[in-house]
Amino acid sequence: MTPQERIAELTQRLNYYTHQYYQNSISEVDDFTFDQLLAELADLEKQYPEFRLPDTPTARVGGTISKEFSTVYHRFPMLSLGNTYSEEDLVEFDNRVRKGLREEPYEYICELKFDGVALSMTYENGVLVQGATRGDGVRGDDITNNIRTIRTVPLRISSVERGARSEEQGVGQTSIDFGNPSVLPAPSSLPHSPRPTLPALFEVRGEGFLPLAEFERINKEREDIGEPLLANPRNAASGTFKQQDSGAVAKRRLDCYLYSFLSEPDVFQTHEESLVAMKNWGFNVSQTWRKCADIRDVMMYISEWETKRFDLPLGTDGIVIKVNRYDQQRELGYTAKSPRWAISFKYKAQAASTTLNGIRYQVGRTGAVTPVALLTPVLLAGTIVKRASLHNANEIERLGVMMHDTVFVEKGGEIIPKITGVDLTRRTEKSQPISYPTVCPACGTPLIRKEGEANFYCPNEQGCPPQRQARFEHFIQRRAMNIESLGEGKIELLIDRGLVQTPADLYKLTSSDLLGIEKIFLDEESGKKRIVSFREKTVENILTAIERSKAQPFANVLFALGIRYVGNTTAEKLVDYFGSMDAIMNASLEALLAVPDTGPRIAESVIGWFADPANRDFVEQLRAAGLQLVGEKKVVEREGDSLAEKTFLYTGTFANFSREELENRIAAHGGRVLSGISKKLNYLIVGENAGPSKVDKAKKLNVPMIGEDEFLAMLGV
Ligand SMILES: NC(=O)c1ccc[n+]([C@@H]2O[C@H](COP(=O)([O-])OP(=O)(O)OC[C@H]3O[C@@H](n4cnc5c(N)ncnc54)[C@H](O)[C@@H]3O)[C@@H](O)[C@H]2O)c1
Ligand SMILES: [Zn+2]
Repeated sequence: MTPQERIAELTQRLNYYTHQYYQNSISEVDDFTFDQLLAELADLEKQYPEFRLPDTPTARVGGTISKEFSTVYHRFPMLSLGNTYSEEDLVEFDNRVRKGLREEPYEYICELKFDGVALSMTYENGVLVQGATRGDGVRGDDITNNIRTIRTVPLRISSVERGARSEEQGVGQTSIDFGNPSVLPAPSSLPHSPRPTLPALFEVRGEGFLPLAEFERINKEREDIGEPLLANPRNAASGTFKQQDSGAVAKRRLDCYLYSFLSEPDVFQTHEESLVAMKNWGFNVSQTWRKCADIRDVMMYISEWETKRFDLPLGTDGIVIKVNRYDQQRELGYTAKSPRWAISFKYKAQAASTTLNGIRYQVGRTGAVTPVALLTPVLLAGTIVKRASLHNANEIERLGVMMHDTVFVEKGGEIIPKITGVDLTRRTEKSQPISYPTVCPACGTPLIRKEGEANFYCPNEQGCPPQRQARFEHFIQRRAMNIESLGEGKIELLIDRGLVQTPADLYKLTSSDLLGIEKIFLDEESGKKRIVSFREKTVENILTAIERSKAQPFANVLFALGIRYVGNTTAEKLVDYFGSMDAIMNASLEALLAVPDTGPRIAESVIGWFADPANRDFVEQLRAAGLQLVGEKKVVEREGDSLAEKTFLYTGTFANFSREELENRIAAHGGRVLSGISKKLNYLIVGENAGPSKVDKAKKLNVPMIGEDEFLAMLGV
């Protein structure tokens, strides 16, 4: 391949990865590979500038804007950061800085590099007026409503608080948080402006992220209802910020750490001052930053955080080094893509090598069989690793891994490490091909593979022990029937004794069934014994909780049934729309598709579930036990039929109605709400901040668009 061809190939490939990464929140290659290819391209372009292509990724900020949100222009461009994985490069960076500042003294601020999505928030007179993504650096998406769902982003910085705080600072009280405890400055060395006042207009920037605990919680929930798992917290955060429905965004508790303050003119003289002041004003500033006197200090910070970062509540992929003084930052300036006064040092993913001793095949609630690698224990990023995820059969094939191979395990943005490769140089005759099971490891039923899915499934839904147990666990969870006093081995015991077959049997239990039964569990790993026994108090607690669960709202009951793809939110939407179990049981596919946000996947799953006589029988038993099978909210009463036979969809917000009220009005007058735009749609009701993609599609398909007033007129009110 000639250099010209290689430049063309790299440009095209990197642009494709970038598109996937920013537009679709998918990483097709790991960051290290991406960064190496980018560095190779930059090198080639330097040698052969004549072959450099106009759309080269070396000269542009990666993202773009999307059609779904309105576009905002950044007051100050949002740039990228140069990055490196090597300490030599850092020394070179330091040399460039020193030269650029003509040997003048300077300091650095080191921060963690948080792995999420860059956000910019604009405040006017202390009020959050706009939140945006980085986009292409010049323009971003206006995602204000989504950013407002982040609880740690103040919607308003109250002027009272501002006054009070600055006074506090003035009299030198010590209750103020000066930022990083490890560099707590003596009050006399406090940075310049002791009473910074909030300018009328300013912008703060930071990294929006999905906390690791939240990522795990969401994935547990997705596993529970049979949804494919989210790949990693960064991509999950990026996908979430791009959702249209800010209600859905709010359910994923996103967070944001701020790391920059911008205003004209500057309020601060150093980056350090801005971090301290932002924290005092109530912004969420991670207290992990440190001021470093020189590059040696920086290296110490880097090595200190190499493993400590895994204790943080979010994923980080390196550190960011910034020249502290603003005047020096200005002097060093910018390239087309990034500041010359900052650089990021990225940690290579932490890897270790160990042997694969076995694979445990786990059967989940929906019957999905997932392989877990059992490893010779090895130290990785500060913890002992014994297991790693292998995802599914495709992954085993892709890796070409054999039993007893030496494998590489890595810890990236996720909590459970994963196997990333095989050390072929250490393969011996001991290595054996892995034969993926063809029957269920728990019940012996032949496994099936559903079309388009990577997992194998055990189809024995009713009889497979782990599936049955998981169904009970799903049923008793807090967000379902809330009988959590039955957790920790108690369900297993009830099943063992033949006291319960399905969760409906819980409602038939009596104290004489339960009193005195016990079981000894042996923990495989620790060899410790644990006794689960039903004494009087336990039995009383359990029976009370079971009785109380009869009052759980219908949406909880619907969720508790364990229909695939029907999570809490979907259950609520179905209940709002249909009002009763009978209506849902007998709903047609079309009727289900008319429920907001319900697509064919969910609709077909609901139909399929109720088509099984065993499931219908289960519902009847729950009905007999006295569970709530009717929604609390009254089914919308019919007020007229001015909208009879007409279908609607809406976009944006309305002056007279919330979304729910609007849907109720449509239903009350005999109309139906569709889930998407098609030729069949009669009207698109367009409100304020309407989604441009819906409007465009309606135009294309010639679907009439009406405003709120026209809709009111149709109602005849
Ligand atoms: N795997 C893939 O397919 C793929 C594709 C495209 C990009 N990428 C990754 O994304 C990188 C390019 O993205 P980029 O241009 O956003 O650069 P970057 O992510 O390396 O650095 C800039 C970003 O760092 C973030 N950041 C986190 N903590 C910060 C802090 N304390 N101070 C300042 N900024 C902080 C900000 O969001 C800022 O926009 C690549 O180097 C690559 O690793 C991966
Ligand atoms: Zn099975």
